[in-house]
Amino acid sequence: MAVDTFDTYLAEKTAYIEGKLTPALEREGVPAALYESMKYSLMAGGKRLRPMLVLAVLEAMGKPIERGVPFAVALEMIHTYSLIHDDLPAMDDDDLRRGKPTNHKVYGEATAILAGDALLTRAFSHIAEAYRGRLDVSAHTIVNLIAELGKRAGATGMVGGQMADIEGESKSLELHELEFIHEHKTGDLLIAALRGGGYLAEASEQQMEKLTRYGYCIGLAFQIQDDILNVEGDAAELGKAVGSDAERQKATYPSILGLAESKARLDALITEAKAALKDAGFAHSALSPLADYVRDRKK
Ligand SMILES: CC(C)=CCC/C(C)=C/COP(=O)(O)OP(=O)(O)O
Ligand SMILES: C=C(C)CCOP(=O)(O)OP(=O)(O)O
Repeated sequence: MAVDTFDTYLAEKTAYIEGKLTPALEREGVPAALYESMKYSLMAGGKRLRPMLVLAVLEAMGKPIERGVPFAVALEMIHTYSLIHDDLPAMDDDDLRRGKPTNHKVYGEATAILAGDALLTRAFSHIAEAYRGRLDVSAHTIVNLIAELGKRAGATGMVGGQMADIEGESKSLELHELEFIHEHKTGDLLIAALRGGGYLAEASEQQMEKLTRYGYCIGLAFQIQDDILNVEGDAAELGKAVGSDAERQKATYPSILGLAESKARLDALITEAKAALKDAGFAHSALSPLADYVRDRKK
């Protein structure tokens, strides 16, 4: 896919996904401040990469992307909850996210915690409600989606990675310890997106395995680029602070390997991700430029 075509692809898919987010929130019976706080962060922008991966897998397998929407929306809800909580004073204590004041800065800490809790819970009920009774998605697939998301977002996945990240602060970490953090804190939700797309598209075992490998590689790559951008990115473009990792003396790829070596590792991971795609027969899908996008992104 040519670069300008891919830019159009990204813009179209982002707009498509954004249109599906607010309608998936419950409104009736929800305290107004809680609803506003949930919507504020969900609609604050963001690359929408995780939903995009779900749709790209369906597309790669010639299935209607509409089938992936509830799962894609649920992923973005979980991702958004994780960012709200990550920004709290008890965690990274950040003031800016997606170019806007962080949730707790606007709504206060208690509401921000509850908005995160409610987005996480809604993600699961939305999957169950939106897919229930559909003829094109079996009950078996719905159970697989819920299990996948629970495993990758929870203690064995993103939450566990975040815990390891917090425990690793101000310590000098070995590379394998840093990789554990990145794999789980960031990689697992990307893997969930790809595997969820795979379940919905009825991918074979072999394709699931390759999608998982692709997700592992772009997940690590994504976080390496995040670490690099924290060193040499532009805060205005990123919509969040730069230099904060060094300030907190956080172990990162650049701090352990240096910038040049980190970039070489990033390139190697993108090459490996593309090899996995080729093996699965998805080399010509949008998943290929999406891997480049993970490496080349500036925000
Ligand atoms: C359960 C929770 C709270 C999970 C948080 C997961 C996550 C990927 C946070 C952002 O990481 P980061 O701090 O490296 O990135 P950023 O620079 O965007 O804050
Ligand atoms: C996993 C990390 C590094 C947190 C930020 O994720 P994104 O960079 O995908 O955030 P948005 O585009 O959704 O804001």
